Parts: sequence; structure tokens; C-alpha cells
Amino acid sequence: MLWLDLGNTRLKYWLTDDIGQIVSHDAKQHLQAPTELLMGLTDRFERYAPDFIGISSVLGDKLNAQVSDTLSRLNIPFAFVDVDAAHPLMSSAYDATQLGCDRWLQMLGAVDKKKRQCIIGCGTAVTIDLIDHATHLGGYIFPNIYLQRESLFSGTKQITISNGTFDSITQGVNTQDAVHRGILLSIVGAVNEISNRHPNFELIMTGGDANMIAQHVNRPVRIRNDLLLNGLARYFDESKPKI
Ligand SMILES: Nc1ncnc2c1ncn2[C@@H]1O[C@H](COP(=O)(O)OP(=O)(O)OP(=O)(O)O)[C@@H](O)[C@H]1O
Ligand SMILES: CC(C)(CO)[C@@H](O)C(=O)NCCC(=O)O
Ligand SMILES: [K+]
Repeated sequence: MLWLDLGNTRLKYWLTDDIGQIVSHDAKQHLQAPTELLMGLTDRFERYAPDFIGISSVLGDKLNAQVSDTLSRLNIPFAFVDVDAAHPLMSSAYDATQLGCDRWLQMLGAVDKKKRQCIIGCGTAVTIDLIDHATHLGGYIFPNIYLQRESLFSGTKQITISNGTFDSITQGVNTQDAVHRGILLSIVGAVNEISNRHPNFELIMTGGDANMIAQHVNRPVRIRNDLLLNGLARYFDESKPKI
């Protein structure tokens, strides 16, 4: 199988064998040109001759149509994930026509009907979603730390910071530290607030910035970077067109 995750910043793929083991995977910046990037990867994909391609995309209809065109040339059946608010593994109170399928798949990949879970996605956007015994209650969306820094940079005259590290939430005494620490606190503070409001929900984090954020959270956090892939596998296990 070939699994594709078309995100806002990066394209990720996983090639798996018959027993679901990952034989190849990568993540590449697509610079808003995912079809060109895909085109460059088709040789690699063809070499593995997957029998199906399952796709998570948050790129919207226009880019998805281009992706479909590109993949059609491979002569391998493929399908995009459609969010299903009444999926047998998890129901959702969220407007299914709007819910990003990456968010939904991360939840589907984690959901456990015996638990209360809080899924925190740390990608281009930071998302926090609450699941109570396999019912998605809803959630929150934040710009990630880099988007926040860009918006401060572009919306102010005296803040000219465009680099530096996010490593502390202690108050800063210069602009560089105040910006980085303030931004990190906005995310960590939100996670801690959710954690306080929902003490019985297990905190699960995924995505590139998960470790950086988790370090400052005042309760144990489980880091799981397999959630989206696991969600894709669970989804297509239920709904894969019979071929
Ligand atoms: N090699 C890398 N390239 C880009 N970002 C990375 C890399 N390693 C870690 N990161 C961190 O991962 C974060 C992005 O997380 P993630 O990979 O989950 O999302 P993304 O793929 O960039 O976003 P999206 O899924 O929306 O395309 C970045 O903010 C960055 O700090
Ligand atoms: C929130 C992001 C950007 C996270 O990648 C994505 O899931 C998305 O574009 N979602 C659409 C909006 C929503 O989920 O309500
Ligand atoms: K947008």
C-alpha cells in the first residue's frame, strides 16, 4: 500500500508491505506545488508497485483534482479519505463538511472506546480535539509557533525577529525572548488549560513540534507519531473499494 498525507506544508508518504510494515517513508516540503512533487516521486512509487493508494489531503478540491490527475497515470487504484461523522469507530459532533481529514484521521488512529482522550496535533496548525469514549466533542485550532511569529513580524514595526528558538516559557527581558517565550506560552498555556478543564482525558500529542511543546506541559503526555498513518489504515480497512 501507499499512504499519502498532503498537508499544508509537507507531503508525507509511507509504503507498506502485505503485513503492514513500513518499507519506505519520507516527508517533503511541497511549497504549494504538491502535484509537481508527486510527479517527481512516481518512479519511486512505481518501483514498489503498491496495489492501492490511500490519501489524506487538506489541500482543497482544486489541488486534489490535480493530484487525482497525476495519480491516474500510475494505473493504481486510489481514494481520498472522506470525513465520516458517523464512522463505526468514532462519531463526531463537528461539522463533517469542515473538519480537516488530517485531524479526523489522527483521532481515528488513536480512538479507544474505553477512554477519554485529548488529541493534540502539532503541525502547521496546532489542533486540540476532545474525544469522550469514541465521541468527538469538538476542538480548537491555533496557528503554530512559526505562523504566530510571522504574523507578529509582519504586523508590527519594532518586532523584526524572524529567527530564534522556542525553548522556554519564562518571561523575557528582551524582544527576542519575549516573542519566543510568549508564543510558546500561548500554546503550552492552552494545552495546560485544557488539561485542567478535562483532568480525566489522556493527553496524546502528534506532529513535528510535539516534543518541544510536551516538555512544558504540566501533566504526562503520550507522544504518538503514528496516528495519521494508523487512522488511514483503520479507515481503508473499513471502506477500501474491493479490488
Ligand atoms: N524536517 C522537518 N521539516 C519541517 N518541519 C520539521 C522537520 N522536523 C521537525 N519539524 C517541525 O515540525 C513542524 C511541523 O509539523 P508536522 O510535520 O507535523 O507538520 P507539517 O507536515 O509541516 O504540516 P502539514 O501536515 O500541515 O503539512 C514544524 O513546525 C517544525 O518545527
Ligand atoms: C486545521 C488544519 C489546518 C490542520 O492541519 C486542517 O485540519 C484543516 O485545514 N482543517 C479544516 C478546518 C477544520 O478542521 O475545521
Ligand atoms: K487557508
